[in-house]
Amino acid sequence: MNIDVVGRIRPSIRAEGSGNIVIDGHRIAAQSKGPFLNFSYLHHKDAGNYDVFKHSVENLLDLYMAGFNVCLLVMGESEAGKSFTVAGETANKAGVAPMVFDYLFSRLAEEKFMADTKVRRHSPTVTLQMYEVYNELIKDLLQVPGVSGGAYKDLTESADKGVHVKDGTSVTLKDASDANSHFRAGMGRRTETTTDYGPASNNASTILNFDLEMTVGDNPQPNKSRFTIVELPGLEKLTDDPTDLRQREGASLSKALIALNATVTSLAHNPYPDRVINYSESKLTQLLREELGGNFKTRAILCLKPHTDQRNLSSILTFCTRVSQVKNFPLINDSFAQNLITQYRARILDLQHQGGVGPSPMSKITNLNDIQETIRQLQTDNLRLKDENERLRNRYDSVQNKFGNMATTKTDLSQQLLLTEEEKLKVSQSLVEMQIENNKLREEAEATKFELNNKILLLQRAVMEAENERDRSVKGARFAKDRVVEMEKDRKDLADEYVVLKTNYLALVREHDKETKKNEELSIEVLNLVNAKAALMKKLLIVSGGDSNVGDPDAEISRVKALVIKNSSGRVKTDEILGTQTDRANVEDSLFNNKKRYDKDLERMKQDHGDEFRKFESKLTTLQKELNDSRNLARDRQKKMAEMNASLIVLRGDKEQLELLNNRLQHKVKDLGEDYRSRLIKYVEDISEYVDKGSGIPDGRSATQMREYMDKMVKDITRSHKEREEQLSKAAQQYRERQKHLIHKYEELLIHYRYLRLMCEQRGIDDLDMGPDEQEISMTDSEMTSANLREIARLKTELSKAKHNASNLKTKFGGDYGEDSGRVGDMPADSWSMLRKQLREYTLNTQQQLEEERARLLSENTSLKEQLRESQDYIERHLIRYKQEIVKLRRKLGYDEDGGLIQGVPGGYSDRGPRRPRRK
Ligand SMILES: Nc1ncnc2c1ncn2[C@@H]1O[C@H](COP(=O)(O)OP(=O)(O)OP(=O)(O)O)[C@@H](O)[C@H]1O
Repeated sequence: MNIDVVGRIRPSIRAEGSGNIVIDGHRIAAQSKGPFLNFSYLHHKDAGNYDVFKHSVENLLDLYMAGFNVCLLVMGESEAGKSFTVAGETANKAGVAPMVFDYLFSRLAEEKFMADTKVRRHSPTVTLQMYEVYNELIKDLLQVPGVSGGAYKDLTESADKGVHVKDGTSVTLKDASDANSHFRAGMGRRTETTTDYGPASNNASTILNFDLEMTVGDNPQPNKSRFTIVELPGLEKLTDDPTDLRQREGASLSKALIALNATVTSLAHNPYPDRVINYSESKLTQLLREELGGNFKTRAILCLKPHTDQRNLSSILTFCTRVSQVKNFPLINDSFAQNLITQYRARILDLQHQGGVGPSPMSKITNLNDIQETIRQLQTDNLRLKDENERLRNRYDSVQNKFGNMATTKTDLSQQLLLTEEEKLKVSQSLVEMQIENNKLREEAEATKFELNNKILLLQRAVMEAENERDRSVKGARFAKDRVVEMEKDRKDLADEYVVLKTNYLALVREHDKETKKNEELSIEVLNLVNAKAALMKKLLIVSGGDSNVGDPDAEISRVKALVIKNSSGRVKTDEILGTQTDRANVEDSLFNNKKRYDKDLERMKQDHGDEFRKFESKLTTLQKELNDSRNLARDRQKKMAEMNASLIVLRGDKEQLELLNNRLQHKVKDLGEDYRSRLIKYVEDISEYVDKGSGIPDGRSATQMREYMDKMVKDITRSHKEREEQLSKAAQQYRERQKHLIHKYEELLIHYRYLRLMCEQRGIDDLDMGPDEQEISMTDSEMTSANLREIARLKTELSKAKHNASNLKTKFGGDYGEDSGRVGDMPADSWSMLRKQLREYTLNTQQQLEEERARLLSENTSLKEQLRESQDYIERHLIRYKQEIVKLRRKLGYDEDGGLIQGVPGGYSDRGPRRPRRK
């Protein structure tokens, strides 16, 4: 598995100028013609650390948690953004490492991840180691200062760990924030010195190792995986020749970079697993032995400045191309793989150890290696001491220079002191001036500011006014628009009105022409009249003998003439109309002769009219008289009608009383019947009791007593019967009296009706409908019809005969009489007809009511009679039966019908009387 390389171009900072890197998709080159470096992905300048993490780190972490060793190599020129990518700057711009902690611990806290159905994971432990490799010295960044043992560490090798930092601090991390705080502390301990060859960060590497131990499944041995983040030194020095570099900077400063380049080159050239690569050239390559070409999945992030030196970029791209060609062999680090690797490492170490003990060539090689290593260390120390020495020398030189300067300065100091006072004054003077100038400037600035503020205020006000003006204008425009619309409407109305007026005008013109014509005609008429008037005046003058009051006819004519001419505007020719004086004289003559004739006619007409008028007046008087008579008649009739109404009401009252009486009688009859029946029952019971008890006389009573008892009983029954008969006859008598009274009233009513009819006939209003004839409404019941009624009926028949005769005569002698009466009736026709109608209705109604009343009374009477008869029948029938029973009983007792004792029949009855009936 090759190392894949991801690119990241940071944004420009501090006016670096426009970018000069040639970018083509995920490829970049220093020059447009290449050679191009193919990235697996290229993050552009707008990509944040999170984007980098998400795209290029997260999947590495997943591998790591699955048990692989993974490595992230962060490389690039100095200031290309390596530290920014790894650590970030602030909490807001966190780097990839803090994101790794967050992700790692959040996944480990995930139950889904830990309790996977296939592989159950538990007891995870994460430890952190942090080292800096600078100038071939390994600094333990997690070593707290002041604790025993220095921060600088050596490398060692063991079978289980391979090459590692001897006594390196390993911190077990509790959580992400714990990891973060350790990380921040470690980063803070990095070397920050600056040498002649630039700051230490340019030549230093930072290595972070996260070791994860986690039991997976049933295997008690935990999986062990490592995540290594390496920030390499600045790659810009790859451009320089290594020998030059060594000569210039010493052997160790860039040794890591030179060794790294050599190792990567040999790895790139030898991708096979049986390769033997020399990692021992530098501490860095030794520490990255597994990450480069070993059991690691490694990804490199190349950080790039947008604008960079083309030569540098070319060498960096070459280096990266080689990195991308390095082949790694990652494994899942379960216990088997670990054990196997440990075994191989143990063998190698054992071989190395054997080689060191025995005289084998390998041991020589080992000793040689040790010597070389010692020499290298000595060289490193030597270099460091040289650096130190050089730095001290430089400092010494500079101190000496300073001392020399001080000495010369001291000699010049006294002279300078004198000058200084003068200068001081000058300076203070210039200071004062400057102060004044400054004040002036401030004042000016204040004034300008004030002015500007004023201007701003003015402008704001102007803007507001302009806005107001704009609003007003808008309003005005809207108003004007409305006005225009209204005016348009008015214009249309006016146009319509104009058309109407024009039409009216034309009509008026036509009217005017008509009127003018009429005026002309009237003028002609007036002229003619004045002509006639003038002739009359003249005649009057002649008749009155020149009376001056009559006036001058000619003057009148000329006045009217002038008036007509004025009114008709000369259109009427007055002379033509009036004619000459002679013509007028002729007209006058004819006029006066006619007048006499007219006067005669008038006189005659007046006479005729007077006669007519008198006739009409007399007729009117007659009619008024007739009207008064009719009114009186109507009043009388109304009076009569009121009387009839009153008697009707009385009759109704009587009828109600009669009904009441009838009811009472019925009740009485009922009560009597009941009483009678109970008595009879009692008697029968007594008798039957007596008979039932045997033939003997009860309680020793005598037959005589029995007979007496029977007699008494019969008497009692007879008496009560009589009483009842009397009561009934009394009631019938009362009823009859009432009936008589009713008939009498009825007769009276008939008489009144008759009288009214007669009155109407006398008044000659025989065409009035008087309702049915009296004969027709007479009582037919012979019992009810009294002598009076019979007499009335007779008279009625005679009257109808007479009427019949009269009508015959009327038809015989023509319609004179009828005409007169018709004339009389012409005038108040409406009132007459109304009166007649009312009379007819009233008569009909009254008659009908009376008829109904009569029929009802008759039926009631009949039913009463019927009831009476039934009661009588009932009593008589039962009486006979009782009588028969009594006779039978007497016989049984030995008595005859009249109560005499029959011979040979035993017994008799006591005279104690009957027992009283038992009460129920
Ligand atoms: N992606 C980025 N976005 C914004 N600013 C960045 C980005 N990368 C780097 N910088 C800025 O560039 C400057 C250099 O970055 P940084 O110090 O990380 O570079 P470096 O490669 O670590 O340099 P050195 O090797 O000297 O430490 C810093 O001021 C950093 O803020």
